[in-house]
Amino acid sequence: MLYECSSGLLGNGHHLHGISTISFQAWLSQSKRSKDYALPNSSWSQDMMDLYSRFLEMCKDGTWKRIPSYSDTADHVPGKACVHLESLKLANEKERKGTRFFPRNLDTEGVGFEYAMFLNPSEKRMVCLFQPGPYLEGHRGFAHGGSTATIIDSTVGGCAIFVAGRVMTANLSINYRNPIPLGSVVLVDSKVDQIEGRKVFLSCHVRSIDGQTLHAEATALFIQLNSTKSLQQQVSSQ
Ligand SMILES: CCCCCCCCCCCC(=O)SCCNC(=O)CCNC(=O)[C@H](O)C(C)(C)COP(=O)(O)OP(=O)(O)OC[C@H]1O[C@@H](n2cnc3c(N)ncnc32)[C@H](O)[C@@H]1OP(=O)(O)O
Repeated sequence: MLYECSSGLLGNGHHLHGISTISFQAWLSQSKRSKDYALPNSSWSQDMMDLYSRFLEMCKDGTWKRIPSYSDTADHVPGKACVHLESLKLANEKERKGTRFFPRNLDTEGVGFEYAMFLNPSEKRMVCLFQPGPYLEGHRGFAHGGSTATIIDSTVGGCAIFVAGRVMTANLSINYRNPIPLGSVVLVDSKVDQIEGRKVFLSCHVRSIDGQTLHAEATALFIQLNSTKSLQQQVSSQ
């Protein structure tokens, strides 16, 4: 799956590496019609609520931005940036609405990925508050490593999107240091380390909320896609 956004933080309404961009605010406001899953629900623990409130507080002076989250991939891809959906032959609006964003695939609250992301634009940093539910179990009582990889990929991916617009994961390398208990809350903290042409290098740490336990650390490479080349063209040229 390709994820994209027509906004790039560095572009902010201009052009970044040849890809046209719209404003950050416009991107955030375009999907207001859909349910936002990154809002508190009854499955959120007190730890999750406390952390969420703390980040909301930090949003007040504009340093951090709360990032909405939708179950429909198309809602992450507003406006004319839907080139990839056309390339996937999702031609009309009805078909587009059928797409499902993997971490938001479960309708029952609390059983899978409960998370909320906050972006610090000036630090090019994305933090995700993550509470894994029982459907993500690997070893008894702990989150499956694949679910940890998913939330890391989504967090660094979100960070890369805001910096570079249309991107895909080229590499994700994870060291798992300590298992994540189901139902606990961890902080997935990612940042852009370097941009070289179309390549966006990021790093990420997953820690317990008291900061005492390092659960995982990761590096990632995302490739900014060429706006003149659709996903279909890329696939057929390989
Ligand atoms: C907040 C919102 C919430 C929503 C947040 C949502 C976030 C979602 C995040 C999840 C994202 C995914 O899971 S994406 C799904 C998993 N990923 C994929 O399926 C990608 C499959 N791979 C591909 O399609 C392709 O290989 C691409 C697009 C990654 C790159 O192809 P390309 O565009 O043709 O680029 P290419 O010329 O090959 O490479 C460009 C440059 O990158 C380098 N390069 C390419 N791949 C690699 C690599 N693995 N490791 C090192 N270097 C690499 C090349 O050497 C080259 O360097 P140089 O010669 O220029 O120096």
